[in-house]
Amino acid sequence: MTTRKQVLVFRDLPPDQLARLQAVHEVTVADPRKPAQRAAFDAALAGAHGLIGASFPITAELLAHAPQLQAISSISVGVDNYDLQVLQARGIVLCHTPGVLDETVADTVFALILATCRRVVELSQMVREGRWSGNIGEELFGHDVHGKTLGLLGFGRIGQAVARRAALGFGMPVLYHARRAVDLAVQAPTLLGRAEHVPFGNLLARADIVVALLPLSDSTRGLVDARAFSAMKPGAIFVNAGRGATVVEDHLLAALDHGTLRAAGLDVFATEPLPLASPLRTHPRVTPLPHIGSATHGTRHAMARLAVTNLLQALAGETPPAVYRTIGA
Ligand SMILES: NC(=O)C1=CN([C@@H]2O[C@H](COP(=O)(O)OP(=O)(O)OC[C@H]3O[C@@H](n4cnc5c(N)ncnc54)[C@H](OP(=O)(O)O)[C@@H]3O)[C@@H](O)[C@H]2O)C=CC1
Ligand SMILES: O=CC(=O)O
Repeated sequence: MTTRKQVLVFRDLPPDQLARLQAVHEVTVADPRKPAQRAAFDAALAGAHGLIGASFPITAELLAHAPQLQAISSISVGVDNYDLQVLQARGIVLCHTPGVLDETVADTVFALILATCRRVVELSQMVREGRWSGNIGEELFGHDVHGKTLGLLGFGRIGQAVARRAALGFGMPVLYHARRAVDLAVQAPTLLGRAEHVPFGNLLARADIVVALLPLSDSTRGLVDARAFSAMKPGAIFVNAGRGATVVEDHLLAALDHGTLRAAGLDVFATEPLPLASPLRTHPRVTPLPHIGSATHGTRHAMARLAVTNLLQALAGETPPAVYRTIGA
């Protein structure tokens, strides 16, 4: 029988997944983002062997108050909320949820592509507000998605799921930029002959629709800046569903207002929730979403299930199914 350890759950889990943890370990549920639960979070952190949650920065300072910590299980694929250097130095295992959300996030990306190109939200709002008084004129027409060239910044699990929709469903030529080319014959045979690995500038110059699906790291922070926007085709559409801080938001606004960017669809922002004062919230040519890439009942449950399995196995000294690759590497 394994020794019961202390587990701190810092974001709500579905009841069946919480029960899996409680069957094996002593569990405290405390969300540090809720002021009323912050003291309970801090108290539990001091004795925690395992953490499970998401959407809260686990900083070096916070880790210094968790001397017993052995494993963190993030209910997300992105790991930018965790101080990777401290985790590596202390040998704390970090797990995440790759794979189970790819198709759902790709659906969300396509919703943003279609909404921005076809002005879905703006025109729906017109109907709701009783401003539909006749056939719409050319000034409200949209732009086709099918057949247009898609440029993907990031061509990992989710980028490839978006590429499949684009190439196979919408007849779109796909360009992608990543540091390494993907061997399509082995990793993505359905995209063989349909996706081209190109340098960053080449993609920006050729794509009608640019989609960023990049993790946030030192190499991607602020990558999409004024230079990048000015290199895009006149009338380009920009979608970001990776992380907000990979884009310089002031430069994005300038490209919309003073450049030639047609519209932007954004699921992620440098600061979340998006501050009320942010001009991105109300800009007429921005379609903002509240970071819902993976937010379906089925996918959020699959993420929670994988995250719980990761933590149970890590605390049992086994190799979890989804350890973030750089830890211990
Ligand atoms: N909006 C939402 O709700 C969600 C957002 N996400 C975000 O999407 C990101 C991607 O997820 P996923 O597809 O699973 O991740 P992967 O690790 O599978 O893919 C990441 C891709 O980015 C590329 N990349 C990384 N660094 C650079 C760089 N400096 N320059 C160019 N390309 C780079 C990688 O290629 P290479 O290493 O060869 O450069 C790879 O193609 C997550 O990290 C997360 O931030 C994820 C889920 C939901
Ligand atoms: O943004 C979501 C994630 O899973 O990462």
